[in-house]
Amino acid sequence: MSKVLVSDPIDQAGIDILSQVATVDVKTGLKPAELIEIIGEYDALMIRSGTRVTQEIIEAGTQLKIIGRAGVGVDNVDVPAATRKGIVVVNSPEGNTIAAAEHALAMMLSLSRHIPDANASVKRGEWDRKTFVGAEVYKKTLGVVGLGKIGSHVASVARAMGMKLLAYDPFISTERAEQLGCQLVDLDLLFQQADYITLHIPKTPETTHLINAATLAKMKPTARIINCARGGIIDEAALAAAIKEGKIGGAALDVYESEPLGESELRSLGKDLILTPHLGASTSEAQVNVAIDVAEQIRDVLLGLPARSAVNIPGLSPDILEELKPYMQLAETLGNLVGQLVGGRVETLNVTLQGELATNKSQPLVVAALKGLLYQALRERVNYVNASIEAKERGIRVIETRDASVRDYAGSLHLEATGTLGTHSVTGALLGDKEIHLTDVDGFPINVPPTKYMLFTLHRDMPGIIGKLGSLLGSFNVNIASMQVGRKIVRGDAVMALSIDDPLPDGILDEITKVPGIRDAYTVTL
Ligand SMILES: NC(=O)C1=CN([C@@H]2O[C@H](COP(=O)(O)OP(=O)(O)OC[C@H]3O[C@@H](n4cnc5c(N)ncnc54)[C@H](O)[C@@H]3O)[C@@H](O)[C@H]2O)C=CC1
Ligand SMILES: O=C(O)CCC(=O)C(=O)O
Repeated sequence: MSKVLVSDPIDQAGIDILSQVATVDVKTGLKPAELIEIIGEYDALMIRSGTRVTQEIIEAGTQLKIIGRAGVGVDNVDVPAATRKGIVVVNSPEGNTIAAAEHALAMMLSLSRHIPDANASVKRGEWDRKTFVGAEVYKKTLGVVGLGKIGSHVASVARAMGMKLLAYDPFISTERAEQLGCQLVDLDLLFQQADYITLHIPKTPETTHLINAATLAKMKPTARIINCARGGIIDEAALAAAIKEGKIGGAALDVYESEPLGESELRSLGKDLILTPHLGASTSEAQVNVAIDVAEQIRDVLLGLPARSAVNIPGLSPDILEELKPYMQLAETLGNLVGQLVGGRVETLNVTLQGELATNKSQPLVVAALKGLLYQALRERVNYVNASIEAKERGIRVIETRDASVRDYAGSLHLEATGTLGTHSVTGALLGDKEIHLTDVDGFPINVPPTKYMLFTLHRDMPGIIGKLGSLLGSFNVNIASMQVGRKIVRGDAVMALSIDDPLPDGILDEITKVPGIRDAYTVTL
């Protein structure tokens, strides 16, 4: 049974799903050295933001197949290191969207009405109504930086509260912004005009210290900043100075340059700065959502299925995956088959996506074909994550072609591989949307479902050859399950595809090629 380590607090709903397929150990609060010590035993690691999954931890995780982040941001995981090792990294892109958006909105209102400090003063026995005079958000301008999932929800609610919306997001269309009632503007204008600025962007080299002394100087002296995205987007020293000097109105922070927040000037500031301990995703609803979302993906990957929200498998969004799922197995099987027919080192793989597969969305099928192709060399070490990197490192040239012209099947896949020992091609399609069929081998039409053990011959189409091959296999005690011949012209060249019940015994291939009329024979295990 597989083993999963859960190293941060995760809702029980997730643990229950994992327990269906694995032994689950929940060990929270581990120090990096303790994690390194034990990670080698585990097939999967499930975390929240508390665990930093460094390259060292990934290298020590010799059995790791998947790292699941129960949340959005994967900045606490060394994703490139995981990719190099073929470890899938998954997250829950939407499970905590509402929780984080509502936290940002709560921070905006709390900051405007001094709720945390007013609450504390009443609890101290005071009744001070002067100090806590606030500001309304109605008719004020909210600048949303990052109009993705969380930013969009914040914008929708803020609009309903009567706020005017400006947004900055270089990757969002004007139409999308307009749908949300936002005017897309450049960052400088947003900084100059906004009464409230809310950040909903990832932390990247471009966004690190996006809010700094220079950008703070552009803001209104009454502007209030909310950061429920990532620590480090704001230069905390510059922010503390701006608040102290009255250069901006205040800030509300949920995330910090270093977490947990240690000794910091931020702690000494008064009612114009609100601090929460990274609570954006901390609602019971969000924790159930993200735990289920990520646990299901870990379960699927441990069962050999693809994950729907892998951050290190390009192009594999949940919708696309759902559409392509049946074809992924087809691509992998064809890749494995053509790799074995070619034998030796493959130099070029041509992948032709035909019919309804001739769209950009089908790119993951190329990765699946490579995974199959490399299976003989790498076995379980190759997966959807590292197949492209492994192919590149082996110098395999991959050529993708799309051919939308309608054929016998709605969609089919044609692979042609050239290696040091020659060139072979295979084509396959799905029957009834599910069943994989080989429809062509080396240009000869056939129609057989692939089976675990198969024998292919290239021979002359002439009387008696099938009988001779059958007798030869019989003399080696090989049972034939099914057989089909594909030919283009009568008595020309032909291909025979046989499904056999067991692997071919050693030495029999040489005997087969000695049968008059048989030019080549290939045995494959799929
Ligand atoms: N405080 C908390 O507990 C939580 C924090 N988060 C954080 O919130 C942030 C936003 O999350 P989502 O909305 O789910 O992500 P998302 O991916 O849906 O949206 C991010 C948006 O930022 C935009 N963007 C990227 N680079 C940008 C740049 N340089 N300038 C402006 N816009 C840029 C993208 O185009 C995208 O629209 C992430 O950093 C995430 O880690 C998410 C959940 C909980
Ligand atoms: O796990 C958490 O509570 C943090 C959530 C978060 O920051 C995220 O999902 O990006």
